[in-house]
Amino acid sequence: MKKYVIGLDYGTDSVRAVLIDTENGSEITSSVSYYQRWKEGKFCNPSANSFRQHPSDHIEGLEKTISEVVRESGIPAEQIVSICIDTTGSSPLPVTSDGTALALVPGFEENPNAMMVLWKDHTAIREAEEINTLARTWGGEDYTKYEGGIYSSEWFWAKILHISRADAEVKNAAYSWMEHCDYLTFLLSDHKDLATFKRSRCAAGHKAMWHESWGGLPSEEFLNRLDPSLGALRGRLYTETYTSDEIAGYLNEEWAAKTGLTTKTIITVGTFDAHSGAVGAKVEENTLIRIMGTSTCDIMVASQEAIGSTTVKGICGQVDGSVIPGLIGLEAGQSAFGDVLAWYKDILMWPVHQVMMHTESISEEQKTKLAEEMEAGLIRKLTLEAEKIPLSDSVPVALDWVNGRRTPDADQELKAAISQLSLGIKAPHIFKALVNAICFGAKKIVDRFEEEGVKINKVIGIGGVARKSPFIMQTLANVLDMPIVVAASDQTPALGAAVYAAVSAGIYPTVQEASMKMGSAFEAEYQPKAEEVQHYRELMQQYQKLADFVEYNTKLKNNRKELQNS
Ligand SMILES: Nc1ncnc2c1ncn2[C@@H]1O[C@H](COP(=O)(O)OP(=O)(O)O)[C@@H](O)[C@H]1O
Ligand SMILES: O=C(CO)[C@@H](O)[C@@H](O)COP(=O)(O)O
Repeated sequence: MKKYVIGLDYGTDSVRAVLIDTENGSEITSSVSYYQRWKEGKFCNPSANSFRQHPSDHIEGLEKTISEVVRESGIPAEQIVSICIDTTGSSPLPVTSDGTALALVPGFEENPNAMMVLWKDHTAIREAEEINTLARTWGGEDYTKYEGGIYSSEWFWAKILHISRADAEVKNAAYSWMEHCDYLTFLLSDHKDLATFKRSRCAAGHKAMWHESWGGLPSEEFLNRLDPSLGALRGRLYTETYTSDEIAGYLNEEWAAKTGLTTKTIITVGTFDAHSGAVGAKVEENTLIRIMGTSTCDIMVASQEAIGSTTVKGICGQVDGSVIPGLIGLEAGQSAFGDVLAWYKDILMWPVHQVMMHTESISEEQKTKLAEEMEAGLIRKLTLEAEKIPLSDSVPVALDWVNGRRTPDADQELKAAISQLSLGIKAPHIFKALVNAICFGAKKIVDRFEEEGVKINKVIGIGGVARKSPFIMQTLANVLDMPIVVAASDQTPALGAAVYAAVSAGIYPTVQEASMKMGSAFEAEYQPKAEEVQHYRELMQQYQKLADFVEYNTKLKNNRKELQNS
């Protein structure tokens, strides 16, 4: 009997499900669902960097996408043997003692603090700083050791601490907190005991400072010093964590009925999108997988022997089994990548929305059509024009930190900058400067891995930008001075989740073997152009000078603020 699996990938704006043939990884059907409330901008405050998502958006998407891929495939339910879910992270949400999302409890339906705190929410900068200071000074274990030495406001404890302080009602009503990937896996599973439910090693290790060497999560004493509510929460979280080749449970009756599947379907331990993306792109040692979309995640795997006792500084952690069981998974990334270009597009679209939309000489229908066409074609046109700018033309120097800096050395307070503007600079010059900036940000990550002894022989690009922009990929190959191949699959993270599902179902003995058989093919290769590599090396020095200047001044400003407050 042929066997099939389902991989689900919860991204920033939408969830997609793919139904995959386990023999060769081919996609039988797929389905996408956009988060409705999120699309309407509900529960967010971008100017305060507050990004929350209502769990109903995710639950509606879960039912729609799974039932659609099952129905449209026509494959009998008994042959669909396993499901695995990946999500963004760290994206935690408060839950009640039976694992219900707090935002589904009467009285909390409209409260953003009771919702899922999306990875890119930066409301917890102060709390992250507090965690860093305590970890370095309290005299006990430095729990940030395997998190690159710096805890980020994008992560689990900082977010919970922030919300617990900002909203006493949520603090008191929340029995526990779950990462998004664990919550959704729990929702599907028949295993309904929160205390023993198998939590993701990937999420716990990279974002919650879980490490075997200190007995799991940070000690109660450490957490109590941050806030007694965190100390109390520790005992209501978990002690063990599990890799995504393990079974978390079986599909429960409610969700079997909703999706058209059977209660024999395995529910695999959940994981993060970037890590499953790496598996979907056939990750192996000394290969850097770059998931290039809104943000980037840079994923590598290394054996314990190769890593030795090194703790790679300034990255988002090194975790045993977070990508492939038995290997150390390393994660780095940029808080904004495609988002830098999306930001610039929004700036350019301002007069369209604010001026053109209010002129009376054009009909409403024409206005909407024009705005939609511009919105859809702007980045493409800017790319075409930026490509034509000769290397000898001077372009501005820009930084990529519009959403802070994730790595190397997390600092979400940093802001971007553009320098060397003159009257001759046109929109495509600035676009080109921003493309250079995101590629230089990537080079800083590659350099950090190599400085710390993690050798990179190969770069694989996956995600929207890797597939949509040959211009960015060629610039990146020139900046890194390395060839880059691009995975052909549109749904590499979902495919990676399907790989995990196939292993938990016993179809393959290891994630490595399944990844090589089921992982994506490659569609394009970008070679560095020798004559351009030197040019980008020189530009990179200007990027570095601007980066040093901005970082120095940000620190100076913060020190002054601290002095004034003390
Ligand atoms: N032609 C393009 N060139 C460069 N960037 C693009 C292009 N089209 C879209 N983008 C960027 O891709 C990002 C979305 O990437 P995608 O991988 O589709 O989404 P996500 O990161 O949410 O999974 C957006 O930030 C957008 O600015
Ligand atoms: O940070 C992680 C994983 O650790 C990602 O979930 C986060 O960057 C979001 O990724 P996307 O931009 O949705 O691809």
